[in-house]
Amino acid sequence: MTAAAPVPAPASVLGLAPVLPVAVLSEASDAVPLARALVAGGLPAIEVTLRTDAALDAIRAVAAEVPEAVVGAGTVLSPALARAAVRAGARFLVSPGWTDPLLEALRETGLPFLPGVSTVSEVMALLEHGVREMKFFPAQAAGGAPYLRSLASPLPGARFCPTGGIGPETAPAYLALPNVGCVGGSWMLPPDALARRDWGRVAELARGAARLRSGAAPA
Ligand SMILES: O=C(O)C(=O)C[C@H](O)[C@H](O)COP(=O)(O)O
Repeated sequence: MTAAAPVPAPASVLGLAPVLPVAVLSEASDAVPLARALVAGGLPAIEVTLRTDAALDAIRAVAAEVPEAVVGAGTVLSPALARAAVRAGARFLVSPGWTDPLLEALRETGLPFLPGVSTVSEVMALLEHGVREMKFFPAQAAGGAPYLRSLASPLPGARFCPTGGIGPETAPAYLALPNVGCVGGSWMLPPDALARRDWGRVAELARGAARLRSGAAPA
């Protein structure tokens, strides 16, 4: 048997899809059907948060079994977690914030990554480090779309994936901004649907999310 060709890393996280689903999985065995449901609904990029013991196995399973998905790791809080996520097959890395050692480790992976910011000075510091794509977290609590709109003129080099408290009603206002590449959120993965393993419901919610564009009404 010939070894499978390595999957190329995406060039940019913000360019993957307008909506980045954020999955918190307690059972790794849910990862593959969940990823397939999201892909079927039109959302190929999936961030699996490293908040649960099942997360690395979940990433490994999606990377191996759902080639049409682009699976990444979220909640990458340390250099060790960044390296573990790469070993599991993550193709991008996301963190709610950043430190100098974490930034160095994220760069060393060679994968695209989104460090988190919520203040102007954090954005400026990342730009000084040559990082232009960032997660804006926690988006709604930190000021929402009006806050990000205010950053566009003074900091035109920064582009964001706002995440945290966003739903289908609030996503279009972010997607209308020139400095937003995609929005992240878990609204298409409601805990009750996951508990019932209702993948049809997940696919339906993903379909609605995939239709969201700037100014579009929620499906
Ligand atoms: O775990 C992380 O790394 C985080 O930064 C938090 C997540 O991105 C949010 O929990 C997702 O936002 P919700 O759509 O409000 O669920």
